[in-house]
Amino acid sequence: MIVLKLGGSVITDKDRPETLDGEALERAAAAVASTVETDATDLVIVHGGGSFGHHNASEHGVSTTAGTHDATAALEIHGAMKTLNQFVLTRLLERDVQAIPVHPFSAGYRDEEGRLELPTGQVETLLAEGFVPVLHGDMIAHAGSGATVVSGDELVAELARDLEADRIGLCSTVPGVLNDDEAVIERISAYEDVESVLGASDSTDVTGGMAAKVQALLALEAEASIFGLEELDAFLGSDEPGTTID
Ligand SMILES: Nc1ncnc2c1ncn2[C@@H]1O[C@H](COP(=O)(O)OP(=O)(O)OP(=O)(O)O)[C@@H](O)[C@H]1O
Ligand SMILES: C=C(C)CCOP(=O)(O)O
Repeated sequence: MIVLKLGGSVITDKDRPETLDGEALERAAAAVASTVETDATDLVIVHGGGSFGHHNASEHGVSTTAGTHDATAALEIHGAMKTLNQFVLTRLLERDVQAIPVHPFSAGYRDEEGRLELPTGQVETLLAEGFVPVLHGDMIAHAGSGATVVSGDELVAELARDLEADRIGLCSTVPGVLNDDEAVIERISAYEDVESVLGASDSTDVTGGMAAKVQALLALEAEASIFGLEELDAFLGSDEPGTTID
C-alpha cells in the first residue's frame, strides 16, 4: 500500500491565490494513472493546499494550533480546499483513475492536546472496493479551539500508521530536502542532523513547510521519500528518489 502526497506547492502556483498549475497536475495525474493501470498496489492520495487554503487560513489567523469559532471562516478555508480537490479528482477521473474524495473535516477531529483522530475504515473500504481515496489538507474540529487546520502531511502520517503503508511519498516542488549547498540530502535518520537547514515554506504556508514534514515522517515506522515531480514516476515504480527518511 502506498500513501502519496501531492504537495500543494506542486499542483498550484503557490504565489497567486487560488491558481492551479494545470500542467503539473496533468503530469501528476498521468503518473498516477499509469501506476494504477499497470500495478495492483493500493494507492491513497493526499493533496496539500498550495495557493488554495493557506491564503484563506492566513487571512483568518487560523493555523494547525490557532483555531476559529467562526463557521464562515472555517467554511471559506474548507471550501477553497474542496475547490482544489475537485480539480484533482477531475484530472484523475479523466484518466480513468477511480478517485473518490474523503473530506477530513467531516471525518476526524483533534483532542484538547491537538492530537489528530482520523477514522480510516472508509478509506480501507474504498481501497478494498478498488477505488483510489483522495484526501486533502483541511479544517478539522479541535476540542477547546473551535476548528484548526490539518495539513496533508499530518494526514499522510496518520494514514500510513493506521493502514500500515509499505511506502510513503511526498512529491513537492523541491527535489528533496536540501542542505546548505542546495544539494539533496540522501537520507535523514535524526531531526538534529538536519534541523539547521530545515525551514518554513518560501510561500504563504500555515502548516510548517519542510521542518514539519521531516518531523512527521521521522515518527513513522515505514521509510518515506521526499522528491520532486520529475521523480514521481520513479517513486511509483518502486525507486527511492530524493531524500529518504527512516
Ligand atoms: N532544507 C530544505 N530543503 C528543501 N525545502 C525547504 C528546506 N527548508 C525549507 N524548505 C521549503 O519547504 C518547501 C516545501 O514545503 P511546502 O510545505 O511548501 O511543500 P508542499 O507540501 O509541496 O506544499 P503544501 O504545504 O502547500 O502542500 C520548499 O518549497 C521550500 O521553500
Ligand atoms: C491550509 C489548509 C486548509 C490545508 C493545508 O494543507 P498542506 O498544504 O498539506 O499543509
